[in-house]
Amino acid sequence: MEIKLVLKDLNLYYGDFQALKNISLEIPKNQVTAFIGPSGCGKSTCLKTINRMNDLVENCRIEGLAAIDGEDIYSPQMDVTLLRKRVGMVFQTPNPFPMTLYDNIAYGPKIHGIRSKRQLDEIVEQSLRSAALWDEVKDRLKKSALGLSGGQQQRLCIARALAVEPEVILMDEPTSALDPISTLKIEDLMDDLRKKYTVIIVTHNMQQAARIADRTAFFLLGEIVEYTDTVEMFNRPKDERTERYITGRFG
Ligand SMILES: Nc1ncnc2c1ncn2[C@@H]1O[C@H](COP(=O)(O)OP(=O)(O)OP(=O)(O)O)[C@@H](O)[C@H]1O
Repeated sequence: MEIKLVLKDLNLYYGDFQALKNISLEIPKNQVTAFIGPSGCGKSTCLKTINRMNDLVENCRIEGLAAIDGEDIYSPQMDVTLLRKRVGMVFQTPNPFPMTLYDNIAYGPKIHGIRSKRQLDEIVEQSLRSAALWDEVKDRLKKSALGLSGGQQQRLCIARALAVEPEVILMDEPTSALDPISTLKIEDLMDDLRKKYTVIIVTHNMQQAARIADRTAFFLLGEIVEYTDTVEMFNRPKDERTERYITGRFG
């Protein structure tokens, strides 16, 4: 099993408040890893350390190591634009750009220097196919993305993330704003995505973690209580706090 991402003794502070405490995680390549835990326990914060989204937050301070393929993510030599190309992100609320479907997807590749119409056409089709959206939208590529349903918009955002050929995809509660059918479509996608990408998903939905994740990390108050194979975690949790949480007896 090849390790894609390593977090080691990671501490993160927002001003005086410590949001992550001594996080150590090794995340395997080509697997889906879920972060679960109660609200406010640091899941999103931890996710964002991986593509340095916290750089934008004033007063945010990080200690410890975060590495991708052995490269220190916080090293001064790290090119953050390139890092964000390698580590894509999909957010809780679908956020397509107010432009056509085609332009939403071609935007990233264009920024990274691809100009050929034929090549862009190919990327758009391929990305939409990978996000299981092509058949639904192939006749309306030149229409505004804002006319899509919420579930379609979220798959468009996934296609947009895939278009720049990332290695890792971070998903922060990607289905929480969607209806059950759209949610299932995105869950179905996971199986395909893990073949090419390393996926980390934050979810409040434990059934979702159980359905789609190879490994699961349980966060509580900024710490990782347990991190193991998903089947193992849901069947034989080692820590009493994990058991209380997954059986809904928390608090
Ligand atoms: N920009 C910020 N400035 C200050 N505190 C923050 C900031 N972002 C998050 N926090 C705090 O850090 C803690 C962890 O938040 P985080 O969003 O990582 O939790 P979470 O587990 O993802 O929660 P949820 O499941 O509700 O999204 C919370 O106490 C939150 O209030």
